[in-house]
Amino acid sequence: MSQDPVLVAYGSKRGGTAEIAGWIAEALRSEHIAAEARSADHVQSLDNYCAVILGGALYAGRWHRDARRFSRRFAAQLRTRPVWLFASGPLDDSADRSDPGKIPGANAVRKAADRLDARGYTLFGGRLTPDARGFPASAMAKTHAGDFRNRERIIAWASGIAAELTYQLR
Ligand SMILES: Cc1cc2nc3c(=O)[nH]c(=O)nc-3n(C[C@H](O)[C@H](O)[C@H](O)COP(=O)(O)O)c2cc1C
Repeated sequence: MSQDPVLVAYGSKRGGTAEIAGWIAEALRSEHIAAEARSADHVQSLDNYCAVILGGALYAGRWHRDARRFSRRFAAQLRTRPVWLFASGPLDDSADRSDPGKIPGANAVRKAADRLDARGYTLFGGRLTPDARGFPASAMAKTHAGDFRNRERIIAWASGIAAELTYQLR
């Protein structure tokens, strides 16, 4: 399909969300949709992208700063393209099982989705490595280290987006 690529932009501090963005872009490409994962703070323009998936890690109940800034900076262009949002945070399996609205930070993502007229938004579990540096991450890692990113669910979510885009771009 000769179509502008889908941008998967991310805000990530320790790489876990960046990796999710990479999995999403890979899943889209495996469905024959061109896609690029890029750090949200490195994106200069949306002119050459047909759709945007924007994700960010959750820190202290907030969506990563780069995701928030991106959503404000490109608000007008985002409203004219298909957009999906995601966040990655909980260091347990709550993102996979409970009402996402109860996860600290989820509300901010839902509000951004409303503001941008997004087609959808979701939450994924997060990852904190046992050797995380800096306070309070190192202290949290003593009790909460682990990888709670459900790759299967992430890829299924991306496949749903691929199906919508394929239908639309036909
Ligand atoms: C200091 C700190 C605060 C965090 N606050 C939240 C939070 O409010 N809500 C949440 O769901 N996850 C929270 N997390 C978990 C992170 O969102 C999770 O580790 C995520 O995968 C980090 O993504 P990154 O590797 O892309 O930076 C926090 C983690 C740390 C270290």
